[in-house]
Amino acid sequence: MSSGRQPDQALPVIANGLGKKYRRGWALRETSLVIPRNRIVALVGPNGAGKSTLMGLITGLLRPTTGGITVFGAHPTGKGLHPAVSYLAQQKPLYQQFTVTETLKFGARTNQTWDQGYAEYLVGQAGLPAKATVGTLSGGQRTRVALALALGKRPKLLVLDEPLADLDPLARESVLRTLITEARTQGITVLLSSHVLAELEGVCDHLVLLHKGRVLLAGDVDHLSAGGTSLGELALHHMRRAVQEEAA
Ligand SMILES: Nc1ncnc2c1ncn2[C@@H]1O[C@H](COP(=O)(O)OP(=O)(O)OP(=O)(O)O)[C@@H](O)[C@H]1O
Repeated sequence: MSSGRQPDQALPVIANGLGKKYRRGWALRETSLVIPRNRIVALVGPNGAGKSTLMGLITGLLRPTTGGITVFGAHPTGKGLHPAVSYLAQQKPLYQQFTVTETLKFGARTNQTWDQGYAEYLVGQAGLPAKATVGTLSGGQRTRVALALALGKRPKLLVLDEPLADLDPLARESVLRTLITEARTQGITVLLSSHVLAELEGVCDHLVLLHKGRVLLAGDVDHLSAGGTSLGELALHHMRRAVQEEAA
């Protein structure tokens, strides 16, 4: 490799004994995890399991309390995202007064790796009116603008915190289809959190299941579900078992 790094260091994410403690307690504990390349990863777990915290550590918005993490071989610094990483937060922060075109111009100004043609293609494909201000768009349309902004950077890792929440079934389907197509054709690893397990079936090929700040299960769905169990069944089974073990 041109960087001279060992190949495994250039994996999208390697976490080693990673932990994050807030004043109220541990949000993430002893997390050792590898996210391989070119997977669409479902990050699932009950409310408060630590999903957003893990995303914060990957994007460098949060600093670890224990352990370490590398993203494509580099330690997230907290001084901005790794150039190969795009992050779409739950609130999908966009400038409401910008038009769609101005939003893409903003993307071009703020990202060295920006691909204007690709971003325009995504906006066109979503049928978004270029002159409309973001504040006047529907939730689904705003998600598509946010996705174009995230993908226009040409990331190698796309981190999406509940991107489908608040979308109607048609918009969800359309966003997921775009994600799958772009991830597969552009070689992007996607890390996607969601509470709706059913909509991740057939989309995600890798699962990371968190429970109370710990990794319960992680790996390729094909490997984890030897008997052909679906991703949803697999996740539910392990979550139920964890709850039963705690109650015992
Ligand atoms: N800034 C913070 N300060 C204090 N505690 C926090 C903070 N952020 C998260 N926590 C706590 O850390 C734990 C994990 O929260 P996190 O938001 O990572 O979980 P989550 O799996 O994303 O939850 P949800 O599915 O509800 O979005 C929770 O107990 C939460 O209350």
